[in-house]
Amino acid sequence: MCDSGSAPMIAPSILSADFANLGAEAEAVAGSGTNRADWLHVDVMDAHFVPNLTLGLPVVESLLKATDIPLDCHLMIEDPGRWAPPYAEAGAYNVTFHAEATDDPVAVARDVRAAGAKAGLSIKPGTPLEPYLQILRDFDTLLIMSVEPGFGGQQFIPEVLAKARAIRKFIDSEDLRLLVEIDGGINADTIEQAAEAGIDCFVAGSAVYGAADPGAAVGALRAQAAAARASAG
Ligand SMILES: O=C(CO)[C@@H](O)[C@H](O)COP(=O)(O)O
Repeated sequence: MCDSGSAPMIAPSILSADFANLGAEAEAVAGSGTNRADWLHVDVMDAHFVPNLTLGLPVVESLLKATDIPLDCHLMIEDPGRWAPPYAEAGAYNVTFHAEATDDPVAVARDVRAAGAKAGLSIKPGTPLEPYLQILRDFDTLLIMSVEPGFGGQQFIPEVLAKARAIRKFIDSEDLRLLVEIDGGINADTIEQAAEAGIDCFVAGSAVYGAADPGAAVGALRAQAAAARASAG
């Protein structure tokens, strides 16, 4: 899915937004043209799988009424087999859960897709890609974590780019329809190396919601990624 004809996708993470004004924060990246976010990344944390607690299904249901930007729900939770399908039923566009949180990721993906959403698999920085290569046909997205999941504003871990390069090769050789996302520490200093490694969709929290103009930050990140991708060939 990463080809010269498609613009890099930007998914602002609402983890860095003002939680008392989520509807307005979604609208801040819903402008037109290159400043419009492709997806809104929604970080669901349960204080068990990760040491932080954010929001859950009721907030996602409210966000779905507040914005027409597709919601990219990233479930950093235990027991995704139980909790992921309801996000799909509610109307999330993409529902991503962690490989480390389930023994049967394919079954969870099947249930998410049956409930009407795209299915995403996420791996932490230290989790290898190889054990999951053969199940990626059951997924629509792969989310490579470039920080330890749990908190925004952390420093990008460049070592994960080896996984991005490997999955890009695998996608091309197997002719897979899989969109590759990266999440954590993406900003003006790091997005180019991620783009060169073959990433399709860039999640950015503090770089977007910490900017004076979040919409302009989306446009600037997309332009940087596009330029880096073009110069990488
Ligand atoms: O899932 C997570 C953290 O667990 C991410 O979505 C971060 O929230 C991204 O924030 P920045 O690193 O871009 O500030």
